[in-house]
Amino acid sequence: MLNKSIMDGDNPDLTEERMKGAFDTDKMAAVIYGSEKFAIRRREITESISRIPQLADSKPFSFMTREEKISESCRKLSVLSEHWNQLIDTNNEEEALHLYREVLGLEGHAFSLHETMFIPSLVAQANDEQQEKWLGRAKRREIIGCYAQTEMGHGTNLRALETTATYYPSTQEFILHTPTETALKWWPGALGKSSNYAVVVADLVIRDTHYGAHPFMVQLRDEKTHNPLPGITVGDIGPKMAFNGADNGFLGFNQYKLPRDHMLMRHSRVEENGTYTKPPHAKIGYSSMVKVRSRMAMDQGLFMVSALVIAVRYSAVRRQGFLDDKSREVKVLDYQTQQHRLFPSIARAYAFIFCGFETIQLYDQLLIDVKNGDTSGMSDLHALTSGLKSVVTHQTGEGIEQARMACGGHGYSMASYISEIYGVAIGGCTYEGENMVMLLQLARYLVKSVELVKTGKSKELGPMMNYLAEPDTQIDLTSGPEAYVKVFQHAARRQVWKATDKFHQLMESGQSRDIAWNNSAVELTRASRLHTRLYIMETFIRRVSSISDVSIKKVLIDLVNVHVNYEVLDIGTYALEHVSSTQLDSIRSQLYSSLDTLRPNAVSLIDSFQISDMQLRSVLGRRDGHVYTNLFEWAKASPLNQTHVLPSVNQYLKPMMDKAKL
Ligand SMILES: CCCCCCCC/C=C\CCCC(=O)SCCNC(=O)CCNC(=O)[C@H](O)C(C)(C)COP(=O)(O)OP(=O)(O)OC[C@H]1O[C@@H](n2cnc3c(N)ncnc32)[C@H](O)[C@@H]1OP(=O)(O)O
Ligand SMILES: Cc1cc2nc3c(=O)[nH]c(=O)nc-3n(C[C@H](O)[C@H](O)[C@H](O)COP(=O)(O)OP(=O)(O)OC[C@H]3O[C@@H](n4cnc5c(N)ncnc54)[C@H](O)[C@@H]3O)c2cc1C
Repeated sequence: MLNKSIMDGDNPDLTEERMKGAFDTDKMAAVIYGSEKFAIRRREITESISRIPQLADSKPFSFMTREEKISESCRKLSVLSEHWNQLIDTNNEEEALHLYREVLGLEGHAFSLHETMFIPSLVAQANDEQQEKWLGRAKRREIIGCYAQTEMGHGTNLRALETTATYYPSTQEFILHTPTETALKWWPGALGKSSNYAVVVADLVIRDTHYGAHPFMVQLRDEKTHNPLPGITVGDIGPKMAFNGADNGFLGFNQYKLPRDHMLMRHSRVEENGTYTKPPHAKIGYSSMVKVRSRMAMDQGLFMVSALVIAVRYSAVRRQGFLDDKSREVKVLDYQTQQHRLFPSIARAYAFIFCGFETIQLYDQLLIDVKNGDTSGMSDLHALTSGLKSVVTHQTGEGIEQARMACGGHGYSMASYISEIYGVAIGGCTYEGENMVMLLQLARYLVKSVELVKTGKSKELGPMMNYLAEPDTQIDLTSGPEAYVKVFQHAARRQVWKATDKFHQLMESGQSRDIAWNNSAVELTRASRLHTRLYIMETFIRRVSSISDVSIKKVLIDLVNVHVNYEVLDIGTYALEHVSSTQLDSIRSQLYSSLDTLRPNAVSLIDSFQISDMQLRSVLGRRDGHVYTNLFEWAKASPLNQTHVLPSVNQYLKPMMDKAKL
């Protein structure tokens, strides 16, 4: 029995699962979270939070109105402000994110964008003097900031942003202005009611020349009264599909004056006389988005895990139907269909998190390089994270929805909380650049790579691109996971070349570059997806190969086997060009047997993420597995059940029924 945290009073069905686990979940947590030190810190932070009763939810989130959710998160933030230094190392971003997830959950709050985009924008875009002025204040939370870029009329296409920041040398000021209704900033998280500052992205204009999107530090509200400053129109955009604890907002400027030194000037400058110095890389101002995209594999992996913790635990306590033994219904987790629904997503979640570690490190390195004047890695990381954010958000959405269905009717209830997780996670398909558009950004890079190969410049290929220059070879599927990587390489290579050839042929036939691109776009997005999935698979295998602990490695190899078999079958139409249908049949058999192999470790694999009940907010996913009693308690707590007869019954239904009786 390796799982140390088995509790006496837990549901025996879950205890049985935990007894079956063949590895230590604390050790696995250390692998998942990158180090034993951080895995321990996570547990310590969770433990410390549990000792502060004011940080507990005052009632289930699902029964709160939007206003109550916003008020509840502000209440907790004020409690947290008394405890930051005891709870976390405030310079450690991962500790801060864990704290936020635990206490505030995933529905958003006043600081949603402060940590994720406002501070990173100041770090990457403000010069030293500006950082001196604002960064400390932001880190101490003396001010609350957000990132205001998207407009009602334009989000994805940044070059068409309409908000202007016009510089006047005579006053040494910018005038920020919203020229039309569609130019209203629309969507920024925590803008509507919480933030008093924003990094605003506007089109820089000097003497009638438009220099495009640039970031500006803008005070929106009076620091004493919190009222909007004159010239600023700001408010909440209303309820959303999910994420309703956040006040996503609108923002308009009416000839709003801003001192010259409020343009963030680390990379581009406007001198007092209006002379403009361009940045060392045209897209350096987009770095805050690359930062968030580089985190998305990790964050989406964790969203998917939350849904899987709920679905896998519930599937181990839910008994329905019979297999061999007709005296007792089976755990639904024993059904092959249930395993097929859930286990490939467990594998993907692990894979996303391992990828996430890599891309976060790549971004941190890029930040250092750029500060030292080296922007050469920007295109590679932009391409990689554009594809990755698109694939992981889409697959996470699919995985969470499968997890919901795997919980049957109770999955549809807010008691499961899966629908909220789904709603928040799939926001990622849209934010940080709509998925199709970002796949097409990666496709630009892929097409350029093929062009390098075609022109004999393979040596100039970026990281991860060498396979595009390699010839197809025979694949021996018995040679382990690397053979599946080869299948993916073949499929991705063929699709990237096919899409590029189509694009080139259309141009040769007389179509303009843009029209030829548009007419090749579906094929190009397919190429980007295959390339990204190849990267995810390679990272997963690489990470697992590097593990030394035998029991951990063994179960992760089982997980890799589920992954590679499932992924190759999932791209069956492409794979068929490289493997025979007989080989696909054999992969199918291997997938079923790998599901079987994984089955005893399923609960331990999701327990290893050590997501607390507080964070999970799910009756179905409770760690102790006492689902039914608590489901009943939860329903009794519904506001509708606080009275036997609702006022609407007396007001409408009774008179209607009484009238019908006459
Ligand atoms: C507890 C944690 C839980 C997490 C919860 C999260 C909470 C937060 C929730 C939500 C946050 C959401 C925040 C936002 O959404 S902020 C707004 C985001 N907006 C976007 O992402 C807009 C997307 N659009 C763009 O990025 C650009 O418009 C574009 C699509 C990239 C196109 O840009 P542009 O038109 O300027 O450029 P081109 O297409 O013409 O390309 C020209 C060349 O530039 C290269 N390029 C583009 N971008 C970059 C970059 N960032 N870095 C490096 N290079 C770049 C591009 O590849 C082209 O190169 P080429 O060589 O092909 O010419
Ligand atoms: C939950 C959430 C939080 C957000 N938070 C913030 C925030 O904090 N700050 C902020 O500034 N913004 C924020 N946003 C806005 C977000 O960044 C934008 O919605 C996003 O960039 C997509 O832009 P869009 O809405 O203009 O979509 P559009 O670009 O209008 O997309 C609509 C459709 O057009 C297609 N399309 C568009 N362009 C092309 C193209 N070139 N080729 C092919 N197809 C195309 C898309 O694929 C899509 O199908 C948030 C959004 C959400 C949902």
